[in-house]
Amino acid sequence: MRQTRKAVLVLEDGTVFEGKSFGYEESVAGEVVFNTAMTGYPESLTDPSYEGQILVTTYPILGNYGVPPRREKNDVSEYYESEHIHCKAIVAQDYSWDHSHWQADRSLADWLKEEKIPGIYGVDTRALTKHLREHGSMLGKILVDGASDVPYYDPNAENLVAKVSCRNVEVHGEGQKTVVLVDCGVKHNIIRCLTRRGVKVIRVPWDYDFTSIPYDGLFISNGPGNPDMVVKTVENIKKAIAIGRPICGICMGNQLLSKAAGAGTYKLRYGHRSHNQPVRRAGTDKCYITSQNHGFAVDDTTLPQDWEPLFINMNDGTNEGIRHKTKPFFSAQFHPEASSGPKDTEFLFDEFINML
Ligand SMILES: NC(=O)CC[C@H](N)C(=O)O
Repeated sequence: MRQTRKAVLVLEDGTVFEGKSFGYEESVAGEVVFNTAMTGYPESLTDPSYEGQILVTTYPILGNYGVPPRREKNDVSEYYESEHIHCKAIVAQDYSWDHSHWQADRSLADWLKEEKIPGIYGVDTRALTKHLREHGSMLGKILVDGASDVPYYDPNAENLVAKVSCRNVEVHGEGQKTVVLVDCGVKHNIIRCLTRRGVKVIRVPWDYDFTSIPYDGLFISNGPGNPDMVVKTVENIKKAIAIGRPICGICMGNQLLSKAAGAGTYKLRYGHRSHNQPVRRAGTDKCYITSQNHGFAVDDTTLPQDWEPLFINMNDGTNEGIRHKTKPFFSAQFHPEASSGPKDTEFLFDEFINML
């Protein structure tokens, strides 16, 4: 028998789930959210949009394919979505102590310990997910036996984008056309998807006034937390709307473009985090299966007259993207860059590049 310390997940409503620790042995607090994808834990753990969150995975086994090596290719990580793990902790039904995959160079447990991130298994994640679905995402903490208690922590009360954005202007790739990428906590596959299409990407911090840079198109990345906190980016996007050159946004980018257009956002009860979210393209019968990770949504009813919904979620009817009726501005709430998840909507990068 493997020696593991007991650990519990305590929700802010007092519900307790008992389990065992397999990661770093420390107590942590954050917002508890669930993801129903079957694979992709290396990508999810390093996705900056999970900053401050305790990630519950409903697929019953975690760790069975280990972790790929940390390697860089063309200035971005080859297999990860950022430089380090962003989740506060990860919760699983079962942890596989044996892993096997041709790319794996260590176990998930080793990686979590290395990055000081707790992991807990032996939790009935389906019961936990049902609870979160009924009562909504809530704050929670993982208390590892022997480690001291911690207070609850609400990540949505602070500007997480400022925490995860790059500090300096960086250039990726080369090409005739220049895309300014506002880094709100960008997933590296967005950079890969852009540079692969032969454009020069100038990646700027979230609050950088990029209007001084001559650019052909503006890209607004994904990012963690509450879009209401990201006021400075919205101010700069308003200037870009007035400039009129093509704009595209993903996830937080959809929310910030909507805000710059004059629309509002709100918090969903438990968010969309999975690989199988169906979205319909407005005005068509075309439906796409998409990868998603968001807790907030754009309120369609607040979109001004010259804007319209571009995609609609087929499960709950919420907004999944917007576009300007006459100008080259559009965005998606889901992840066309996938990583992880289906790549069916990667063509949206082509639509953007063709506008430049
Ligand atoms: N992946 C993202 O960009 C998420 C956007 C925002 N933090 C949300 O949860 O809705």
